[in-house]
Amino acid sequence: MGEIDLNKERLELALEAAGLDLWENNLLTGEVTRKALKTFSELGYSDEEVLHHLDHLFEFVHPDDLAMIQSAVGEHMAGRTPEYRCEFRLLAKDGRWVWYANYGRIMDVHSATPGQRFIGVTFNIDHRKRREDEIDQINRQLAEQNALLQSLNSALELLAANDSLTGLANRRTLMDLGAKECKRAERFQHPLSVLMVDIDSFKNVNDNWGHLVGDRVICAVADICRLRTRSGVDAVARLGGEEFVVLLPETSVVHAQALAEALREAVAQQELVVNDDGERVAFTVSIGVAPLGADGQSFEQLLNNADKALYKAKQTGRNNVQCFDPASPRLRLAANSADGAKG
Ligand SMILES: Nc1nc2c(ncn2[C@@H]2O[C@H](COP(=O)(O)OP(=O)(O)OP(=O)(O)O)[C@@H](O)[C@H]2O)c(=O)[nH]1
Repeated sequence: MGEIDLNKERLELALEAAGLDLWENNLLTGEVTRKALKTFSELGYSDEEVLHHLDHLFEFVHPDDLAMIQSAVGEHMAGRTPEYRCEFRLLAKDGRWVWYANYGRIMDVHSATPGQRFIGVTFNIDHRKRREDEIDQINRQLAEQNALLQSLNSALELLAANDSLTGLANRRTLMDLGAKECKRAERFQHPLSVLMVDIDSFKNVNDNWGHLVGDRVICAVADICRLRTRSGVDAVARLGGEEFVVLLPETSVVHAQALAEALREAVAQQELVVNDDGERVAFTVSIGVAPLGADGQSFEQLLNNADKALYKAKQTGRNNVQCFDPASPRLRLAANSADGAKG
């Protein structure tokens, strides 16, 4: 056996071991000079069914992949790529689409008519492609689940920070915000006040009209507080039951008291229609006002002072605004005896 035949044998062996199928085409005439018979046999075709022209081979290629093959060949022909590489699907005889890769080179690139010897190999990449598809699908599902988790998280954060009936900040949010505002006011020596707002004789509303009407009254008071305060500056929170707190940064006690009066009046003027007969329920609020006092006062202390002023407003006949007065022994006395007495 001559050296050429030996080399040919060695090449065939190497191709077989690597799972490669050698082909050769003439791009100028379209003639297939060596057919990738192993590939087509794998796809279920007999040797006779594989014709000698590239146009016929293209009929086996998935329509979505044709343009990609033509572009890869064109790029290589034009000398823009050192070799031709492409991945595409071929139609098996039983109707399946199977993924293959091509790797080739124009051998006569420096001749006068390059393209007559376009040689390459085809190999099966179906298993890899399907795993890639699976991974893509898993990645897409993970991305969808991530997006879902993110929106659930935002919803949970909203639920954790807000009162579900009124949508106002809840006690936890208020305590965080209040502590920050106290520190800020103290540091920059700015005024800060709070209002503690409580619906008067609310038990009667529930007893006379039912809990649903009671809830509507709570929402009506919440709306008035929200609409009459500065959005993005003040904070309105529902402390629980029929009790609200309005946190007023940059607000002196005089201005806080004026706002409290305006809120009290707005609530007193509001009536809710409670049934089809057009019956109405009126309601009022009592409000305690307290300014941030001596250096280092905590938000809890500030709330406590507002609560004492609220107690005084209730004692004074309700539908009433009272200001915390640290110098008032009567207030202090009343507040002391009020601890645990007020609902
Ligand atoms: N409808 C409704 N009622 C509530 C809610 N939370 C608390 N309550 C009721 O609010 C009422 C509060 O009553 P009290 O603490 O006696 O106070 P009040 O009747 O408003 O009397 P004063 O505060 O002294 O004017 C109770 O009947 C509670 O059941 C709620 O979310 N919805």
